[in-house]
Amino acid sequence: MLIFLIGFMGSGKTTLGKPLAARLGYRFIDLDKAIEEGEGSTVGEIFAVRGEAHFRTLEHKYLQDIVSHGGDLVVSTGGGTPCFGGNMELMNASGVTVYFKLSPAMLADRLSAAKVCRPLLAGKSPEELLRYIVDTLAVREAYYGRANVVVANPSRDVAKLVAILGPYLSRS
Ligand SMILES: Nc1ncnc2c1ncn2[C@@H]1O[C@H](COP(=O)(O)OP(=O)(O)OP(=O)(O)O)[C@@H](O)[C@H]1O
Ligand SMILES: O=C(O)C1=C[C@@H](O)[C@@H](O)[C@H](O)C1
Ligand SMILES: [Mg+2]
Repeated sequence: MLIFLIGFMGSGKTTLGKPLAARLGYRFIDLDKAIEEGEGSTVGEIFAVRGEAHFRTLEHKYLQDIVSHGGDLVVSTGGGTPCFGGNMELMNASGVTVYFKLSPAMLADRLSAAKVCRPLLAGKSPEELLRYIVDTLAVREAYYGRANVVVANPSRDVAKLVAILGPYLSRS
């Protein structure tokens, strides 16, 4: 069974994916990290040197590769993954998609501390950051909203997440 964690930058996909996988006895893959390891460059470097379109091509290729191998796996996707290249359809056809839904204000709070690592947020003032999140989320909700499961404000206590996902896991 493949479980895909989706949601905006800062929603906690990477942070919660690893303990969720451990709890379920599944393998864990962070898509951004898989791309970085496979390409030998950081996401920031790929954006800077080759541009976002190239990153999206890589992101789709690495996702297809993960799907083709299958298995019991939690995949923490990148914030933009569902919104490009038919990736949302691919994930919904191959496993369970779980949307971590947070308000723009909560995302801005989390991201203002760490925005240097995220090329799409680099150099933004707090006001610009919040505006970017509101505007981008408005577009991305159309993709995120197609998830099989929506989890509002996911807690660090992954037992809660396991309980929410239980009915979906027993179907496999
Ligand atoms: N449930 C939570 N409660 C409080 N803070 C959290 C929670 N989950 C994650 N965080 C914090 O929010 C920040 C962003 O989390 P994380 O890197 O996991 O997001 P992400 O969804 O993987 O983002 P990206 O799409 O950019 O990869 C981190 O500083 C993390 O410690
Ligand atoms: O929201 C996005 O478009 C992104 C999120 C990150 O996980 C990375 O995949 C990259 O920084 C782009
Ligand atoms: Mg992440």
